[in-house]
Amino acid sequence: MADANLSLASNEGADLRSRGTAKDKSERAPGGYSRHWEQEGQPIEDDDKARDQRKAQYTDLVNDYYDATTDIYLEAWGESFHFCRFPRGPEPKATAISRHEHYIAHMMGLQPGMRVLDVGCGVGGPAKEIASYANCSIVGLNNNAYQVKKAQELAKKEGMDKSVEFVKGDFMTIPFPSNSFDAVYVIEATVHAPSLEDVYSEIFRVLKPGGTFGVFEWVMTDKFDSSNRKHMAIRLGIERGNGIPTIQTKNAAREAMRTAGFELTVAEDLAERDDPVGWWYVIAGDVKHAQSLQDWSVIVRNTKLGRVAVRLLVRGLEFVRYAPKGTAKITEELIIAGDALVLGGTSGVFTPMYLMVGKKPEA
Ligand SMILES: CC(C)=CCC[C@@H](C)[C@H]1CC[C@H]2C3=C(CC[C@]12C)[C@@]1(C)CC[C@H](O)C[C@@H]1CC3
Repeated sequence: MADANLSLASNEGADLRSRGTAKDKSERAPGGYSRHWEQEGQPIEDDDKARDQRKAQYTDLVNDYYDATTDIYLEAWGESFHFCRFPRGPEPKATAISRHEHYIAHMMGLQPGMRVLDVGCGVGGPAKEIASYANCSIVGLNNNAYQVKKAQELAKKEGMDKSVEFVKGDFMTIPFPSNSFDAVYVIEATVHAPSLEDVYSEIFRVLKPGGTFGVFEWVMTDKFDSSNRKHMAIRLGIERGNGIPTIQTKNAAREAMRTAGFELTVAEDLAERDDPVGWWYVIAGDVKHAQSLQDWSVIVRNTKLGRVAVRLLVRGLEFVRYAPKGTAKITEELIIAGDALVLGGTSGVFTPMYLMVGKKPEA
């Protein structure tokens, strides 16, 4: 977690000492996350039994992951925990991230005054941006208590707490009545669910008839071949590094939308557009595209040399007890995430931006 202090820019200003206490984070130790993937220090076999076990334990898996990584994400990535396209070539990541948020709002036809639900809202970056862009009011739902608290604090500090609010709850049993939202969106969050059919069905339930659902889903593409060991290793690396029980294929995600009852109006992998810079370039440590100081600070630490420096620094800070126990371990998990995501992107077997828009029928 101490890689935070490598930051050249003072973007989110998170300091190790000011980070959430164990109490905020349900008394979980950061290193605890790896227990979902290892037994006696050895990786658990990648089979159906292990996947079923992770699905059954999705609440702990996801909470262990975000308790340990939220401050790192905030400091290194900003308040919007997702990827984006770079359709204009190199440009500041922050600009491209906002455009990605505007795009889903545009594709869903969000209108002023609508009541919108953001499922898996992180610390609220996208909700604040979309509420300002589309002039609607947004409720963010998240099952991680620490992220909800952060989201509430940040929205208040930025004077946005009139148009956005954040609620703790499980997206598998959404704590709102049926037919209560004009629109619902998900940005890279339902991949944490044990079943896409079930989470999309819950979203269908809370949408008003005629309402719209939009999602940027993490999926394995048509290039993914489950008999290819390299592809399987990429999928497992992405799952492990990102707190995911199991990643579905693009076809399964589309089918899940239909099974839930949606009329699918858009289904497109935005990573297939001919963009000059790939969505993964930042975590690939590709410094030649860096545009802003904030870009530099995250890209540099993802270079080969940057990773060595991060590892050494984190271990040192944990050794002198400046960083909490387990910080070095979660840093290794994030390195797994970065490597696997870059391989997923460059090989084309994975996308974090499968855009689907569906309508709940009027009748
Ligand atoms: C987990 C899901 C569903 C969404 C989060 C997407 C991204 C915001 C993260 C995925 C991998 C993360 C990594 C980092 C920041 C946040 C992500 C891009 C780091 C750049 C943070 C700093 C570390 O030193 C390296 C990390 C690599 C992975």
